[in-house]
Amino acid sequence: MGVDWLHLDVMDGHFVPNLTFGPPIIKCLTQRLQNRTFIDLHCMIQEPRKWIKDLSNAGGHQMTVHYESDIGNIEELSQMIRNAGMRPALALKPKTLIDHTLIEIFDKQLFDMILIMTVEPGFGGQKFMADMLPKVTQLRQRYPKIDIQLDGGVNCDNVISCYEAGANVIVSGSGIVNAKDPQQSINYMKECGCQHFKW
Ligand SMILES: O=C(CO)[C@@H](O)[C@H](O)COP(=O)(O)O
Ligand SMILES: [Fe+2]
Repeated sequence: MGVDWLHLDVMDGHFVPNLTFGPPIIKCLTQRLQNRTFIDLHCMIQEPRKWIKDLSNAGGHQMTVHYESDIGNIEELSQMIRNAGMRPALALKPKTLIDHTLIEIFDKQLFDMILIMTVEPGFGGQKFMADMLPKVTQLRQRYPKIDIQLDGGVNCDNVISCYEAGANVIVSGSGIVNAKDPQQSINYMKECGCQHFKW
């Protein structure tokens, strides 16, 4: 279908009230894809450290951990993910504000991508929270080069606002699978990225 990244929501039933899949299922998928697609693991799990090795062995290229989970020493965590051969990324739930601690973390370039959640994590099919966009603009102004991903409720109607705010990576689940023509929606969202990401 021409997607650039495959965003996989790993949920543990503790960090979020939902349970999806873990390394064995991811491995089945990545073996079929034969390294042709970037595997982006959005880890909504309470203890991300426990899973780094297994997720890397399962074929993950990027591991996004939540700031609100049991991250421990964040420099060490980022390094552990890099040492396992994956890009480290940090996700923020909607209520998490960008404070001095987070700015210090991002200034140190510990993470290659910041994920700004535009829904409460746990379920697909929720409504996009447009009030998260100022966070994106704030980050983009300070960090022109980092990847900024938006996840939750992104669809063809709001995707331009995501790129204009400064996101350069978007995740869309129901926006694609519920569309009349999923392929056309993918094409449109990709084209909008080329035209409207202005930073
Ligand atoms: O991580 C999450 C939700 O927790 C997201 O990745 C959603 O699952 C994306 O689905 P839509 O909101 O686009 O339907
Ligand atoms: Fe996600």
